[in-house]
Amino acid sequence: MSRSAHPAGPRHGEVFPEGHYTPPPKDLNALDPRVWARTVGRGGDGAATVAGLAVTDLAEEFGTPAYILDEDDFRARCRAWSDAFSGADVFYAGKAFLSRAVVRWLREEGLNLDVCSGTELAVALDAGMPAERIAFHGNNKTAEEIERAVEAGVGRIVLDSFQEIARVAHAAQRAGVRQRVQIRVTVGVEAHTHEFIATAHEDQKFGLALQGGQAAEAVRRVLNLPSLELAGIHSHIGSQIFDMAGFEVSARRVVGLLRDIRDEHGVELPEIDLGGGLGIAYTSEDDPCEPHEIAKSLAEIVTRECAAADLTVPRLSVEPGRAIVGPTAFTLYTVGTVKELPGLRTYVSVDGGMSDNIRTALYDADYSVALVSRTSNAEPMLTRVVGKHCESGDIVVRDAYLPADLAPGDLIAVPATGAYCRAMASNYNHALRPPVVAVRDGEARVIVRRETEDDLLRLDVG
Ligand SMILES: Cc1ncc(COP(=O)(O)O)c(C=O)c1O
Ligand SMILES: N[C@@H](CCCC[NH3+])C(=O)O
Repeated sequence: MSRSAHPAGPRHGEVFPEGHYTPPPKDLNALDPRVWARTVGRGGDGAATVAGLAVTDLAEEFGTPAYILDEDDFRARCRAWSDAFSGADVFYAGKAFLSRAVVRWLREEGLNLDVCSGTELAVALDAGMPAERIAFHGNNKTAEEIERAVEAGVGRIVLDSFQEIARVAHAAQRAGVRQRVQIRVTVGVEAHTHEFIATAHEDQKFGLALQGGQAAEAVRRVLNLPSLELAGIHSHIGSQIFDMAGFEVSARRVVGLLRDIRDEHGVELPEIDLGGGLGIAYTSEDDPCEPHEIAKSLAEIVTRECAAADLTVPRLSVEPGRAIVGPTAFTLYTVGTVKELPGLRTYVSVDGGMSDNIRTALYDADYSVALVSRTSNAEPMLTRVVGKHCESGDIVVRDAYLPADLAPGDLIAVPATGAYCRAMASNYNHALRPPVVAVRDGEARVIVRRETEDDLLRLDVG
């Protein structure tokens, strides 16, 4: 398994030394299927197509920037996860990207949903996700959010603090129900963007630490509250992870807690959730695991650890977000200016930027990019794809090769933007957040519309 390392090229503000960089790809017109949504290809005129539709037509009809989402790919990934995890439960992590259409697709494909705010919960319920298939997360759920979740009958609330244990118990008591809960524990494994680092102690806001006994104390409190039903233990170690070793440590420690709970309280909890975090390919360098490999590996780890602890194997659940929606979409941009900095590189400015993809600025994330309105046989040109915001860190793709004849008006697209792009989009510089256009079988449909000036002006009630 490989993963994209940042090339030994220039980082922020550094001057690029000519010739000391990843060589350009052999074919700039190629659209690597590992990185692009499944139905993406090129038509006879050279323009990229998705679900049988030319991106040039999509740009004309819906404008740019726009997120183009391949519905068949989304559904196929849902099925791949649920098939791989048959006998376990898959909760799609709605934080990656949530809309009514997404909820309908999840429902139809038999997935469950993880939400982490009252508004995500509202979208889920509004689009008809049965409440018992919803898990409610968050490190600071408000009393109102908790009440709403309890009253709606969500299948599980994932408890994240001592205060929350009391709040959920109170809400359940008032509603006259016994609320199923899991306790989110921090297992001492911290996963970063491309690697995981085992930490001696936790220093972050989520969960209750195993080390030092907070998690065990939370279990004691929950077991003593008649309005709560402790269904299991939850652990989420991070995001964009390629190495199963972090999950192995996490599973071992979670099962260790189940063993301690059995020994102290005489109860075997029926569920464990190992969270999400599985990585996807943002560039051709990335080589993520397939769902069936992940499922096999997690099942083996949990079964082995339970056998060692003499425990019945609990029901497993996972919460992939990025791994389902990430690869299914790309962002379509129009090139506005092409500015050559002699001896350095060429800056290609597009009509979006950090307001529709904050991940490059925030995480130094790697992305790829391609010219999609046509093919070109021009020489590769080292570029930096930047947005139109008033910020020099407004970078969409830090280092990318595009053909040297790239010109204003060309369409370029950044693949693998389905997760955490529209979901984290902002109105910086009063940017209007782009639409999400779902494509399937030769048809395109707006599932989240573009914001309008009027939308923003209405918010400004000054
Ligand atoms: C509790 C929890 N579950 C699931 C996810 C989804 O993560 P990913 O989209 O990386 O699969 C997250 C986000 O990292 C999370 O915090
Ligand atoms: N938003 C992050 C990941 C955090 C996921 C939620 N805990 C990303 O874009 O990679």
